[in-house]
Amino acid sequence: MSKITVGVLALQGAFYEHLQLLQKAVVSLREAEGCSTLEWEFIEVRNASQLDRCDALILPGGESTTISLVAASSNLLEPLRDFVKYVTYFCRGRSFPGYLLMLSITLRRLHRKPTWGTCAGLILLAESANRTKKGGQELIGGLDVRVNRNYFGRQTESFQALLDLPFLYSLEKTSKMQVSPFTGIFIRAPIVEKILPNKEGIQVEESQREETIVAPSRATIDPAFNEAMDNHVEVLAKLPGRAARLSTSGIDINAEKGAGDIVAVQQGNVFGTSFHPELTDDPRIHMWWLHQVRGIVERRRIAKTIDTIKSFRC
Ligand SMILES: NC(=O)CC[C@H](N)C(=O)O
Repeated sequence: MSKITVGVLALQGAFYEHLQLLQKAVVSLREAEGCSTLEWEFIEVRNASQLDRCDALILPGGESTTISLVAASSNLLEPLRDFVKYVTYFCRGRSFPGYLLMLSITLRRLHRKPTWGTCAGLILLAESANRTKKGGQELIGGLDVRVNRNYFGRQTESFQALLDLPFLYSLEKTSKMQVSPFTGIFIRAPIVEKILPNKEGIQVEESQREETIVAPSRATIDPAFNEAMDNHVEVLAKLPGRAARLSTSGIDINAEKGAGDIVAVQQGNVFGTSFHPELTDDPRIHMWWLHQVRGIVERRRIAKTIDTIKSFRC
């Protein structure tokens, strides 16, 4: 199989740390599963042509306002939205019985390539973000969630917490690794405050809220690609403990808050964590994600080949 290219958006923030941990994850995957390091290529992404080469992308932690401003001034916002949310158009040839070879242009809604955002990256991937000045920053979108920026307070209120990440249990099977809690590093971290309905167009109700910004454009939902366009946001991890903290300070808590704050979600091929795995030396989430990326890319390459063969068949 030809190489899989994974990009890390390198405009600001912890992109170097992601690249280091990706390398480490590949070594661990190779030891566990015998897959070759030659299969992967990791690149820094600063412009549209580098993005074009990527099969998958990481948006690192950092400062989401800065990342979005730099992306806008580098003309990268729309290419990023294309990459994460929708649509690649391509021509396919069609031959008809007889001699006529016609090229028909078929619009295919194929992409929504695998993308992972950590912390600021999660904010950028949200369809809605609050505690943000209108016009202050732009979102890429792709995850039907509302994030609360800086939910845990200022930089000085950053903290670490041991997280139980059930999605990593699959590593026990694929890589025969023992799954112990993961050290979540939260630095001015967001949380997922609300799972939003999946619908076409922008999140209109969100756009009417105070201090809330929404991503500007959304994919048309096409059931033909339901793997990529999965309309279901899955909660992958929660941070417990807040409920206990609040109850000891005499504050009433409701059942929803008591269940913990959402710190990892996935919707189709788009994945977000509000903490920073890239600031640890633990490659397990990178391993898990690369494993998913490999599956998606392999399936798509096979589907594309079959499609090409079919379209040229008499
Ligand atoms: N560590 C981080 O990535 C912080 C993100 C920050 N809350 C923001 O708005 O961008």
